[in-house]
Amino acid sequence: MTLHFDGVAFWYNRKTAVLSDFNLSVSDPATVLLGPNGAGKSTLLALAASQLAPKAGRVSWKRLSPSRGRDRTPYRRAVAWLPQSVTAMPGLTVREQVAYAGWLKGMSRTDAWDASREALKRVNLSELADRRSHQLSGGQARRMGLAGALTHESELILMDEPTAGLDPTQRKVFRNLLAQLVPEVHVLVSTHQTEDLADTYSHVVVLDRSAVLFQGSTRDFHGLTGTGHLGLREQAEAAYASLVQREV
Ligand SMILES: Nc1ncnc2c1ncn2[C@@H]1O[C@H](COP(=O)(O)OP(=O)(O)OP(=O)(O)O)[C@@H](O)[C@H]1O
Repeated sequence: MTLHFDGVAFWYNRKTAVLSDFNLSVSDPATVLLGPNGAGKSTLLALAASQLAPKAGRVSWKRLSPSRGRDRTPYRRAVAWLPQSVTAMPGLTVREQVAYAGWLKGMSRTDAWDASREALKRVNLSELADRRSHQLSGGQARRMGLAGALTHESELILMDEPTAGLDPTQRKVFRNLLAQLVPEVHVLVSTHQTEDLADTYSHVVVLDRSAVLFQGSTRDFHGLTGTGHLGLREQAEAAYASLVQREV
């Protein structure tokens, strides 16, 4: 199962393209996307989530492309998107919001309601199922977003900085959850946190302004600068700095 970007171009403002003739294929089920602020990570994920449409080229997952009319619904059902902040829907309980995510992807109300119970269990939120969704903490809200994606049995979950702003314990809880989903579900996750990459991800992509600066295994990423005598965190920092020199 591979996510492809073939010759993709995208800009918000015609004068400055975020992506131009961009090519990338991601098959590894646990891939992390790194890059400096403004590199285009969120844009790339939004294109993959079909929240944005490429100006040229094609995005596809298992030969389904969201720019082809007949593929759009199955594509959106297979590919889920967890944006930087998960918005609570006023008046809904946690379980209702999770079921609603499934219904939005074309499930019947009953199927979505039934599936939401198991999804909440998988993200350890069963106890809060009847609470109003706006009463959740940041970490709980992200887990609720993840439960929504699990309700409609997504094959690929795209996440934009899912652990930003979480305390170290909640970050660990979230990373452990991701590790449990893989490889049954593929995850592509953007982050600025280079620590603990090896705990969760087996593949790294470093992006900057339409250029893929690195793509390979987490092990090869850590080994980039020959700092094997240091801890993994320091190795990752050194590798990142060697690739993205303008930001450090
Ligand atoms: N809605 C928008 N309108 C105009 N320009 C935008 C918009 N969103 C992003 N951009 C621009 O597109 C470029 C890529 O932004 P993007 O948010 O994809 O980067 P990023 O790698 O996710 O950054 P960060 O790590 O800061 O979240 C930046 O130059 C940004 O200013």
